[in-house]
Amino acid sequence: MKLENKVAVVTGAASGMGKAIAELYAKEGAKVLVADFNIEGAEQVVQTIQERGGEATAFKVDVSSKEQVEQMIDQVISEFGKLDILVNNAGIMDKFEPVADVTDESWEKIFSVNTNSVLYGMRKAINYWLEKDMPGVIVNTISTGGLNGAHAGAAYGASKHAVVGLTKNSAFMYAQKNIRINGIAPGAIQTNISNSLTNINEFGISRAGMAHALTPRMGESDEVAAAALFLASDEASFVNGIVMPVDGGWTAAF
Ligand SMILES: NC(=O)C1=CN([C@@H]2O[C@H](COP(=O)(O)OP(=O)(O)OC[C@H]3O[C@@H](n4cnc5c(N)ncnc54)[C@H](O)[C@@H]3O)[C@@H](O)[C@H]2O)C=CC1
Ligand SMILES: CC(=O)C(C)=O
Repeated sequence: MKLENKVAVVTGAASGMGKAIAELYAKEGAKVLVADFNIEGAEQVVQTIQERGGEATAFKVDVSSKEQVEQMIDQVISEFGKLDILVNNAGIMDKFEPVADVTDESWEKIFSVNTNSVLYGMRKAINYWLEKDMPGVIVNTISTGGLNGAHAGAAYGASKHAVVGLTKNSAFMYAQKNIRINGIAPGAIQTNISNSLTNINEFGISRAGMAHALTPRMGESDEVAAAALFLASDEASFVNGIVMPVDGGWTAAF
């Protein structure tokens, strides 16, 4: 039990990697707030966790709303008595638009869900840990697109690069406060994220597709959850400020 007596929040936990992370954390002993704007999906994850003997509660949140993210942190503390681990995982794809085709509306939407949400959650959780003088762990699901040029469109790549900066800056700033902050950079993972991909930018996908063609294989959500467990556990006590690729060797190529 690597997370015994720990309390975690996982955003975007109704599907894909967030679901796998929430289920694995609960299996390893954590009490988990399963947060997502798909509340029915979140409730199903909670039911699965409870059937396996774990403890979890569903919470409806739109992570692009500062107020709702702050309420989410308040909720986990009132529900389970404290917060130890925050996983900022919820995210959305763009439509592979290169910068010449990015609309203001799409840029703002991608940044509000993929980047601003991470600031809101980190700020609230870190202030709580500082006030209580207690340790804390943050794991941000970023992307190989946060480290490399064109794994999706300009807005998605920029939104994830920004989270790399937020992760590294904050890890160094709070390193002596017993707060660890790391990121995961999944490569191409089999999830539901591409279900909403319609009207894909043809030029954008023709360029990003060349990078995707080098992916050795699609990864599974469980393979990413294993990395999220390591980073959240005490086994990673001296691991702080990294962004760990979990991509089967994809980005070793470039
Ligand atoms: N699937 C992939 O190939 C990769 C995905 N990622 C990142 O991994 C993270 C998880 O994505 P997946 O598991 O692939 O996707 P998914 O689509 O299977 O799951 C994402 C979850 O986030 C939730 N969500 C989306 N917007 C939300 C919002 N505004 N508020 C609350 N919840 C919201 C969705 O309802 C969904 O349950 C994302 O940050 C994504 O950018 C990174 C690298 C590769
Ligand atoms: C969706 C995404 O981040 C990649 C790397 O495919």
